[in-house]
Amino acid sequence: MASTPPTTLDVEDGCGGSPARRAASSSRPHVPAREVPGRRGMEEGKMDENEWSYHGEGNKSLVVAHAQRCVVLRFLKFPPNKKKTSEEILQHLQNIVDFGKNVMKDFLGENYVHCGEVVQLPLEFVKQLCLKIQCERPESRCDKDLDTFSGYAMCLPNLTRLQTFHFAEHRPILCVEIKPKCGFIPFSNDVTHEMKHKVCRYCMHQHLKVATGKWKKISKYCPLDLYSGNKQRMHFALRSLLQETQNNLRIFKNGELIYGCGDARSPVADLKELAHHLKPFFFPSNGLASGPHCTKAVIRELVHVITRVLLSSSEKARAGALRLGLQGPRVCEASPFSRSLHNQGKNTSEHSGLPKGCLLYKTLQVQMLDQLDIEGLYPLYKRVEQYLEEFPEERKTLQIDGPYDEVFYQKLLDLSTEDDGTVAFALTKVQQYRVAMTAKDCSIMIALSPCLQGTSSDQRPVIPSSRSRLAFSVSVLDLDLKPYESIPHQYKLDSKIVNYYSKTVHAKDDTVRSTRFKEHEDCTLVLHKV
Ligand SMILES: O=P(O)(O)O[C@@H]1[C@@H](OP(=O)(O)O)[C@H](OP(=O)(O)O)[C@H](O)[C@H](OP(=O)(O)O)[C@H]1OP(=O)(O)O
Ligand SMILES: Nc1ncnc2c1ncn2[C@@H]1O[C@H](COP(=O)(O)OP(=O)(O)OP(=O)(O)O)[C@@H](O)[C@H]1O
Repeated sequence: MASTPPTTLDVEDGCGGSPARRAASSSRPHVPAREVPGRRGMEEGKMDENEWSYHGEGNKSLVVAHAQRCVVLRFLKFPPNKKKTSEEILQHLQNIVDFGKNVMKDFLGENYVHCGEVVQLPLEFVKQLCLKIQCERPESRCDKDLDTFSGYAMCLPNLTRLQTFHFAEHRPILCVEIKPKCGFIPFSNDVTHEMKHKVCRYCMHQHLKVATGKWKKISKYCPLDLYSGNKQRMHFALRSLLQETQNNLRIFKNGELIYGCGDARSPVADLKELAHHLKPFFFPSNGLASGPHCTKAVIRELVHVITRVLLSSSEKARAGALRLGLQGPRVCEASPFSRSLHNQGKNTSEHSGLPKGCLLYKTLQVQMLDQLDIEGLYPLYKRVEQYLEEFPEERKTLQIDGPYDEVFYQKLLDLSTEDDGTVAFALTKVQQYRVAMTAKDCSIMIALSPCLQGTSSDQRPVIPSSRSRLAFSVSVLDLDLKPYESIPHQYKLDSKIVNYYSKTVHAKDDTVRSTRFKEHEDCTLVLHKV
């Protein structure tokens, strides 16, 4: 086992006091508010599935939230025919926690990363919970089953609520979840497809996703706009996410999903409904005003506030362990925003750059650990594979499946790209690539709550809005290190995405220009000075 054993059912929590006392004084898990450190008493027979509700899920895990307390349980999911042993699941979860603590906290900053801890739950509780939530699961996610066999899960703070008290706050809380994806265009000399130096992966992938039926419409969102640090471009990116959320944007109010996709293809609400939800946060007159003008004003305010939060730096944020200069183009040729500027003869390379302490900057730095691109990385992966075929017992020494400890972290800091032909060099690049891929697939949670008039903000940072000051918190989630085994899949997918884009889309560029977006209609709005 890499580190601390999981919390068992009758243990002390992180707030001191003996287990016996805790058990006597409370029948519920006692969870510290900001982080979920140490141990909690998830006591045998005291876990009630009725206190937990379905919260959301991705491809690999499912999350349930506690009704009163600001905590969630995150369970792993597996295809029905790919069950793992309890020991494997425990190890996997412990690896996730270790990776967060030893790697991502250092790269992204202590304040942004919540590692949680592994907990052991009564099997009966997990089975009942699984039955209870099954009907709420989106059909598109039911190809995988919740792990009800091991009894292990992760306990994390509920990031859709501000983390200040043990119990849910009574103030309204708005939370915006963004999955920004890869924010740079590959700069590696190993890239063979010229298109990859011009158009970002997200924009190219959109076409394949629509062609395969994953999404109905191509999004105007381009990650390079969001990561640009340029307010206009960021506003455009956020507006595009609001128009076509796909799995890149979700909005929660008081912990409940109010906007974005619960299911792959059924959006929860429209913009008008969203504006109605947002009025108490952003609009003057106690949210009583209405009409199209009001909807626009409220959405604009949301976009502006989120941009400001994304550009804010935590006071405690250190510069970060990585110092990777942004190389390659700053603008994606497929972004409707840059196309629009280009068509108007304006400079498309304009960017303001991100402040170094902000989470977007730090996430981008970690993403850029992918220095070689999958095309340059794949031969190095093959080198490691060949070595492992010859010396399979070395897999452990090479830390392919963990432990993700300080030694693992230190090796990631070697940014040299000079290949000396060794397995050591190949391994370092492979591990860096896995970390970069993790950062390309993580999500950012922004929680906002109005400050009560005349009160301090509980030491939380505050952002002004038209209606009141908003206390906010920013966190990252889904920092599970991508598996070594996924590299061949990445290699094939990359080529499929580029080939599809090049052959189908770029060849018909003129048609695409007119169908993908009506540039002048759709972009003029955001070109006003802000
Ligand atoms: O490859 P991508 O870019 O499509 O990313 C996958 C995501 O698809 P997206 O494009 O964001 O809709 C995909 O998201 P969805 O399941 O489509 O919501 C997963 O996040 C997947 O990660 P993992 O295999 O579950 O660890 C992601 O796979 P990784 O490439 O991050 O391994
Ligand atoms: N700590 C948390 N607090 C609140 N909500 C959370 C938390 N962790 C996850 N969620 C919610 O659950 C959803 C699924 O979680 P997560 O992204 O970790 O799943 P995943 O299966 O690992 O994702 P992927 O599809 O990227 O592999 C998230 O999109 C988010 O809405």
